[in-house]
Amino acid sequence: MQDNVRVTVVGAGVVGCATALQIQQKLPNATVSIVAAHTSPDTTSNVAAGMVIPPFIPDTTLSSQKQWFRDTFSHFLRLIKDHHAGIYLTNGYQLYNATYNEIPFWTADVFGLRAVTNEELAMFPGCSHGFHFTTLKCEVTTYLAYLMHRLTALGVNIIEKHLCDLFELEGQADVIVLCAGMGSAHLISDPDLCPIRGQVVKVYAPSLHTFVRVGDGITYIYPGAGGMVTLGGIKAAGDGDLRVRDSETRDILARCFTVMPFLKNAIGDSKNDEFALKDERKNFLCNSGCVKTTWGRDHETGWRVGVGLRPFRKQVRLDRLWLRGSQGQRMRLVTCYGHGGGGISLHWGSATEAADRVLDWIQDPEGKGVQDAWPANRIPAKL
Ligand SMILES: Cc1cc2nc3c(=O)[nH]c(=O)nc-3n(C[C@H](O)[C@H](O)[C@H](O)COP(=O)(O)OP(=O)(O)OC[C@H]3O[C@@H](n4cnc5c(N)ncnc54)[C@H](O)[C@@H]3O)c2cc1C
Ligand SMILES: O=C([O-])CC(=O)C(=O)O
Repeated sequence: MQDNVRVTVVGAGVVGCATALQIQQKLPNATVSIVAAHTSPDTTSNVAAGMVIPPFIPDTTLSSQKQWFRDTFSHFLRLIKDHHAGIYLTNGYQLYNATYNEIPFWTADVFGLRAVTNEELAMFPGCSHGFHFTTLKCEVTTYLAYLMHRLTALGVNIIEKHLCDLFELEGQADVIVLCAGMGSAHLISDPDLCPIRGQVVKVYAPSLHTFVRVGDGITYIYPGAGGMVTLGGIKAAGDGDLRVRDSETRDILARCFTVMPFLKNAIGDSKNDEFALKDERKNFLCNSGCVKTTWGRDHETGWRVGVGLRPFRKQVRLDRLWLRGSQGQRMRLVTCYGHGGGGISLHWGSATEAADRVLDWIQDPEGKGVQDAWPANRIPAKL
């Protein structure tokens, strides 16, 4: 196949935008487009806290996770000098309140990691040990605007369209790259993709500059741009409900105030939440099952509350596949989805690999030995 191929990326969250950008950079003669049901600020990526601290993904090789994390970290480091990219250095505490002896894989790459002192621990009731370090924070809505600006500057066409079936793209693309996060469940047969529901509360606390994360992110306090702080978290596996739950807001606040009692005094007037005023969103879940984020307001405090579904797979699906149709037709496919709670921290590295899978299709268009995949709910009975 020539390098002037037509490549369509499905999805405009961080994974889709980064993948499209890297494909266009590696293949300047290709015609790259993005088709997405929703673009920023309505993707799951927009609700993410945006901390560059990845969870461990059980069946994805550790070497891949380390590589994707390092690539993403280096990519973000290059962007901190660019005020329009929404990337900042941030420092704070990873704390534990139970016996925990494992050292997370990402500790090798963040800056200035050291054990916390007893004086520091005294600030955080219930925590017994942990680390202090510097990592990066991504303001995802700003970062997605930056990526989309770069994409359009390179000539990538971004089309807002909800697909019910990937075969709607038949004849329009030589290679399709599926980066639809949790929406992939409606497009490709995949029993292993499962939502992990998350809910976060946004408060205005401009005097707070240090982040705190407890355990595997069960409770977190992440200061961001404009004095806004993200409080979390909720990690409910198998729960696909996008409605805001007041009970969970109360639970998040109670846990954050327990870990960091002085947070209560740091929170300012929510009227200063300029982002909220600009970014208010109604509860939304398309009839066709296409996943969007939800923004609401807490009834008691007026604070902004966001809900999103992490697209979890034990193994990120990064594959080169034939997508088979019911009439015997087939399309060349690359998949890159299933990053769970680590999509911001890993996206750039996994997008590099997804772009390489597209190059594999160009070098080997016949794809003998490449495995088959099927549209959602359409696996032939004989398989
Ligand atoms: C509360 C919360 C906090 C989080 N915090 C962090 C964090 O601090 N750090 C971190 O690394 N990760 C975090 N995550 C995880 C992160 O948000 C995800 O891993 C990441 O956003 C996944 O990105 P994505 O591009 O794969 O999917 P998405 O952002 O969901 O994008 C999917 C795209 O596909 C499109 N699409 C879907 N279905 C269709 C269809 N049928 N037709 C056309 N287009 C379609 C969508 O419209 C969208 O454009 C958090 C997640 C949540 C919910
Ligand atoms: O765990 C964290 O620190 C934040 C996060 O990624 C999430 O809520 O998914």
